[in-house]
Amino acid sequence: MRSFTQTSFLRSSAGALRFASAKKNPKILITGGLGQIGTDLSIILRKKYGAENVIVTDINKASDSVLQAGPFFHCNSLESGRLEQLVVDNNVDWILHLSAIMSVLGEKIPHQCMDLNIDGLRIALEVARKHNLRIFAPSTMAVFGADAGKVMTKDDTILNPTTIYGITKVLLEQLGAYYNRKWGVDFRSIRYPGIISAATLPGGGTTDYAVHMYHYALNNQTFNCPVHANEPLPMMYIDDAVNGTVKFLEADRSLLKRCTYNMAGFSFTPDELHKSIEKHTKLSMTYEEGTSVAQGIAHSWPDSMDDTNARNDWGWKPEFLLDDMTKVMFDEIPRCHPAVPKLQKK
Ligand SMILES: NC(=O)c1ccc[n+]([C@@H]2O[C@H](COP(=O)([O-])OP(=O)(O)OC[C@H]3O[C@@H](n4cnc5c(N)ncnc54)[C@H](O)[C@@H]3O)[C@@H](O)[C@H]2O)c1
Ligand SMILES: C[C@@H](O)[C@H](N)C(=O)O
Repeated sequence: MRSFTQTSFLRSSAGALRFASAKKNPKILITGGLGQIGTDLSIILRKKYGAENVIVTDINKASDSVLQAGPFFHCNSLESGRLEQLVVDNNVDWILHLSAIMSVLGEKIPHQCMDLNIDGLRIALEVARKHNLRIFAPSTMAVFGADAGKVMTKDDTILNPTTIYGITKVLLEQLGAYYNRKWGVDFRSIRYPGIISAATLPGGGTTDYAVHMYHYALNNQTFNCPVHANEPLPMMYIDDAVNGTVKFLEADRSLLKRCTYNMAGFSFTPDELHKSIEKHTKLSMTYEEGTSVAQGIAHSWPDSMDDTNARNDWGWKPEFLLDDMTKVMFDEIPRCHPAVPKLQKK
């Protein structure tokens, strides 16, 4: 286990060196920690740093198993006083600010999306600035619009998203970089592709269809896909996402040449995922007619992303490809959700 022993310094815009942390293990607070990424990220962080050092917070109520796994506090990301109190009371070093409303849900409730994704971020950044914390807040491939370049979209390109979600995430990247330049805040962000995991159901995104396809296959139900059969999107299995995120969080700041990095796994279309699933079991599928909200969004996003900078600067390297992920998802979904039937082989 790698320990958090380095004494690191942050340079503010005024040139002063500020002491960041010299503790053995960082004390970490996660907002939106009951969501898809927080659920798996908190498990791996607790294994590395100790359960008591990872504080999960969310606006939702925690289940008994979450309460048994380690510290949990109710926290609405829009209540600045609450977040700051938790940071002070628990001597927090890093905030992982995960609470957000994603693409499809954002188009349904754009004002709530702006409130949470913009005001929640601003509050978290201010707490990080005031208390000299490292702050990680994820971005997404949704920052790209159709003019960003479809294939192997680079870190530095045109950012003209069409969704309110993407617009709030461009702001996140820019505001975080501003806090870093102006006040030396150790802001870090990753542009994730669609994340696929078994432990939770995804919440309101364009890429959710992929997780649902596995559940429908196991439940022997017909899936009506909102995204066209041949629409490719960048995706990543959760183990790669959380392992890469931890590597990025632990990277010495001097290695990072930017605040925000593309992080890519592999790309597939619904039809390719269908074929991967059908190597194991039957899945009956139909496709929504016309252009659904999810299809419109998917078509505006890249087909693939270039993550050369993440690979070169802090050693990012994914391990899972499509068929590896399919195999693991079929084991993991029934394990995490006992009500879902185990795989019925063809
Ligand atoms: N999952 C993906 O495919 C993906 C891809 C790219 C980027 N991201 C980003 O990663 C982060 C985490 O994503 P996720 O998939 O875990 O999201 P999620 O929707 O699964 O979870 C979000 C969590 O935030 C909580 N929440 C909602 N409103 C809140 C509030 N006011 N205060 C506190 N908590 C609140 C929800 O209860 C939920 O547990 C988000 O910033 C998202 O934009 C996710
Ligand atoms: C890509 C991502 O940010 C999210 N899964 C969405 O589809 O909205």
